[in-house]
Amino acid sequence: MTVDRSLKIAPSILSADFANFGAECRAIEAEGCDWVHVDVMDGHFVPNITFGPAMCKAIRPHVKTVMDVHLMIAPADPFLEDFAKAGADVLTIHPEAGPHLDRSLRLIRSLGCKAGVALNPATHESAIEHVLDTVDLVLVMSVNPGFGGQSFLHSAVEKVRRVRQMIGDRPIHIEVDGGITPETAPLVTAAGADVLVAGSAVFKGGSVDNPGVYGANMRAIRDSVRKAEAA
Ligand SMILES: O=C(CO)[C@@H](O)[C@H](O)COP(=O)(O)O
Ligand SMILES: [Co+2]
Repeated sequence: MTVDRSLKIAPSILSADFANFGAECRAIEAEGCDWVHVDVMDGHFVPNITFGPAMCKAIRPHVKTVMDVHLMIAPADPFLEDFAKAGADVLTIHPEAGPHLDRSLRLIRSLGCKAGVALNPATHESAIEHVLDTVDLVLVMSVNPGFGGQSFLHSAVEKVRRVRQMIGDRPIHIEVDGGITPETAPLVTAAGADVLVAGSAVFKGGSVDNPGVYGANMRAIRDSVRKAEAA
């Protein structure tokens, strides 16, 4: 099995207009995003509350591409089936959600979804070494989870490099999430990331009435990565 390691941009709808999610998803797709990233927060695992499976189900008809659901909830197991039924393509959990990471990842796959595992800035990659044959995606957090619009933590760059080395030939995506901009994107793609989550950097300055800004913001990220690769 192989994995498509080409650059993919996954706008986080945490930075979209909460009163207009369907139209926002259609707009970012029309403007060329690759995946749509959905941040689920429970006010317990992280200090913020967003939305649950019902919202994912509501936006599913508006998302033609991959619906990438980032579960910042603990426990996660009791809700995995609901998110799968809501139409998630990728379900990413944090090891701290417990109690048994490998069991949760197998459950995600058995529900027909790709299984992702996320590393908080303070979580060492050794926490996921034992599940590398059971994951389809490793998400390296480059901010402490909970909010959009935070500054990129540069320690993520070396962590991406180490994760890239650790996964070897396995068909696993490396996603980076938090503080991605045209300035930080080339740092993590050079280290081995292929999926870039970007919330504020994609949605800033635009709206469903002015969606061209979303396209321009995504192009700025892609161009910056391309330019760095060519240098
Ligand atoms: O998971 C999270 C935050 O916990 C992210 O997906 C953010 O929503 C990314 O937002 P920006 O840092 O790109 O604004
Ligand atoms: Co996220």
